[in-house]
Amino acid sequence: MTSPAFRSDFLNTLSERGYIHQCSDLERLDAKAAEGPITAYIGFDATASSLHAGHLLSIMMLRTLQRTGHRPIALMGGGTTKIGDPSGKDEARRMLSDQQIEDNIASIRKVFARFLDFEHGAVMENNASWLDELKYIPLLREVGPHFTINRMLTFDSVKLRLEREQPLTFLEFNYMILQAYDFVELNKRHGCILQMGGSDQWGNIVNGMELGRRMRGAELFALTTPLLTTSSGAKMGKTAGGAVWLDADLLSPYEYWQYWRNAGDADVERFLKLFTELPLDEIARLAALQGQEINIAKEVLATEATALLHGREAADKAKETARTTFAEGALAVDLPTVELPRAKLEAGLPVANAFVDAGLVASTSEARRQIKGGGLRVNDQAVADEKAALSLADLTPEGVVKLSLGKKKHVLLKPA
Ligand SMILES: Nc1ncnc2c1ncn2[C@@H]1O[C@H](COP(=O)(O)OP(=O)(O)OP(=O)(O)O)[C@@H](O)[C@H]1O
Ligand SMILES: N[C@@H](Cc1ccc(O)cc1)C(=O)O
Repeated sequence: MTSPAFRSDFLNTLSERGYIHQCSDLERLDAKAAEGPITAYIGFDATASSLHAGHLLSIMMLRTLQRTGHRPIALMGGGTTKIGDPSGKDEARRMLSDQQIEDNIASIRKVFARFLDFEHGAVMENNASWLDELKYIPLLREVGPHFTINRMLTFDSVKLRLEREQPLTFLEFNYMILQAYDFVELNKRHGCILQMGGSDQWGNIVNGMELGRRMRGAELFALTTPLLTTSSGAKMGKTAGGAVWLDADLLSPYEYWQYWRNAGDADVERFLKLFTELPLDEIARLAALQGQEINIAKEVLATEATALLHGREAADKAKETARTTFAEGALAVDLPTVELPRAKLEAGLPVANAFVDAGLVASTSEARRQIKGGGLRVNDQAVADEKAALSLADLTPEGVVKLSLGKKKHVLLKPA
């Protein structure tokens, strides 16, 4: 046994399991978390009616925080969603109405009850409750002097748009100030000293740390996770079928189970550490499985990850359904198979073209028509987005992509 790198369980767990990308001061944060309970938050904007698998890493960090004796705050971005975070985005987000944002929040909140224990300390807040009340002139006078345009221009969210000559609206330019304000407000209200998030959030978080120091003399911390990509290079959380939604109304527990079951061999160990709570020695044992046996590890990953989100019963049921479907030959190799150059998948093959290549439709416009009517499926999941592209991440464990038109016509695409 090597001795742990940190004094606090919180940072030891995060670091052993691969959650840490960057931290403003690991040593000081470790000292604080070893001394006693700390309060930390992550914000979630309500841009859709459900969060997706890309958000899971953040949710798992809040869960780890609570399980190691600290207090998590899940912050709903009712206010910030009205502005739209430019971080990691090439263009401004679509404007949502206040009603849409409220509906999205009502739907998103539900998922947190699965991962956090609100009866024992976890807190949920909505930044609309303070941001909506702000008055322009008083806000400018309160926080404006603490930000210089010179420094604001150096953050990636701004710099990249300017460099690429893509417009950044004044509305979006304000986002970092409001996220910074949130951190200070949560420090005031709840003694929150740490903000976490994906690595694209670093600039917004650091702005909050600095504002807290200037306005309140508070010592605040930033900690980010890596932005996860699958071994094939795709951003995790999105597939050809669209986003991997966490809401069961948008993606059934069975489809969710399938998403994890289809993980690439090279991703299994990393995903077991990040998205399940199995002990590390058991994960090491599973990760050592070779050849066909790696599928056992993938089943465990799928079942454990699904159990965390949808409950143990739904997870076991998904596993059973998958087993029977498989036994009945849903993916029997005797389905018609069309070979296509591997490079096409590597480059990202628009889903409409894939159906033309497979001979299931005559043209890409027919494919798009079918998509609108819900008639096309990739690996048994309905294609929702006609602009989606197939990649190596869509290969099933058998090394094919299953394309279906309606209930009866199936073709397996096989990279050659
Ligand atoms: N693959 C990922 N790995 C780690 N964190 C992620 C990942 N995907 C998303 N996140 C975190 O969740 C936040 C929201 O994600 P993202 O911007 O993809 O959401 P979205 O609003 O659904 O995006 P889009 O408009 O592209 O569909 C990001 O800022 C990031 O911190
Ligand atoms: N900007 C974050 C969400 C967020 C909102 C408000 C905050 O205070 C913090 C984070 C995102 O886009 O993912």
